[in-house]
Amino acid sequence: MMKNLLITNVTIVPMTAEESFIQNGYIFIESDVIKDVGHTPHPPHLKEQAKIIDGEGMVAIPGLINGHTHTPMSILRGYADDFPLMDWLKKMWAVEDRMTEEDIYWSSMLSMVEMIKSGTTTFCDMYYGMDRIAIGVEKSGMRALLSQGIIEGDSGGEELLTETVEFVRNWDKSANQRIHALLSPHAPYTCSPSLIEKMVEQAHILDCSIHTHLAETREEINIISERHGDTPIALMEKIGLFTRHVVAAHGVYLTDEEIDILKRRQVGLIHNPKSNMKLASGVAPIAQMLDKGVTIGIGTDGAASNNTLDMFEEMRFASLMQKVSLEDPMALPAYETLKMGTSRGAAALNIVDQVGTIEAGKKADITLIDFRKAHLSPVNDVVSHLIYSAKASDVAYTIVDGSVLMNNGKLTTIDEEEVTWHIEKIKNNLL
Ligand SMILES: CSC[C@H]1O[C@@H](n2cnc3c(O)ncnc32)[C@H](O)[C@@H]1O
Ligand SMILES: [Zn+2]
Repeated sequence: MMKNLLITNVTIVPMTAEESFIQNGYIFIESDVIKDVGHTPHPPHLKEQAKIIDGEGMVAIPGLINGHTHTPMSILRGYADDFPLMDWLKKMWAVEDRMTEEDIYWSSMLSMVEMIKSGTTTFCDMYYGMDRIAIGVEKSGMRALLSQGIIEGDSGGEELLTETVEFVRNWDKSANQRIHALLSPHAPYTCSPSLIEKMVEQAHILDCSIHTHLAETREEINIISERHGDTPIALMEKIGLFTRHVVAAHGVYLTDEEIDILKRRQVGLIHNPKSNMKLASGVAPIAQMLDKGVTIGIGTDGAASNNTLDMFEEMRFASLMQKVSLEDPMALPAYETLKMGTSRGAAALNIVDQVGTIEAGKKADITLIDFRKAHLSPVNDVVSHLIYSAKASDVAYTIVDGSVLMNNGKLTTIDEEEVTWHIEKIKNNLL
């Protein structure tokens, strides 16, 4: 079956060079890879070889990258709002203890529906029951970095570590390389240094990245200081966490020296502005970290602390939060923010060789936004509109690995009604 695609008459924001874009262009996709990007007219022979998507009135961007989430938490959307992190977590953990693998599967599928519909092509997930989520990722066609999160309970982490190592062995580079498997100590306050050291050792053996929460709240800083006489980042540096590539969510409370460590160790820092605002965790020093050259992506966190998985909203909050907190309207401008949602996000997740830009040789992960809307008119500045005006519902096509997962607003791989039917049933039993 022919799997080539030709997107015509489209405005392209490739995210390859500063602020460059193609006003009327084409993108030719062969199987899962972008083969050619150029100005209209396209070479005539391409038309015969491909299914055509007419991009008239649309803008193509690299698929959005949600750098940190917990997909099954969509079942907990609106369940325990308006608490600070540690109180909120206790409420989450009480329900999570009762969640079955089926609950995890369908809740995670609900998140994938929301993400595909809002133009996200890659997500980096941390949760329990990852085998079921990986099966969902295979079905949905999305790209994902998956990690079985470990919270070290009374039983100790050894058994959990064996399971998660098995997960990495089974799933890493599967689904045509759409799935990357990672190891995941949940946070420095839920895992002991000795367990984290063992996880780092395993990550070296498995040659995989590590995904964790770091420096999220003032309370975390106090807990780690009381227990270990250090800050979270300094403790992680001492125990060797950063000898592997690390995806670190939050990074709200950081000193200058710690920012230097994140830069030197090439940590992928994921900013979660909405979750940080809703839990009143604090304002991450994003502008300062960008100045120092830290690689920063953007994530939604889970739908229980956000309460959506909408990367357009997340990018908008990221930019506005820096402006207001620094009292500087020039802080985190639109193009910088879009980078964090695309190319920088890919770099933060260490998958920049695969995705993050629209250019020949990259995997074909592309989002098409329909600009023929009142709230996007007139098109004075495409990138400004993407950050300050666009909505999830403006997304018309979501393409991953050359497969169209949403075709002119219609999902092709997931039956949304089936998912919401299961969600209603689960909600009635679980909550
Ligand atoms: C071990 S699986 C993931 C674990 O993380 C919890 N979680 C969700 N959001 C946050 C957050 O912002 N900080 C820390 N932990 C979080 C979730 O409830 C799962 O238990
Ligand atoms: Zn999180």
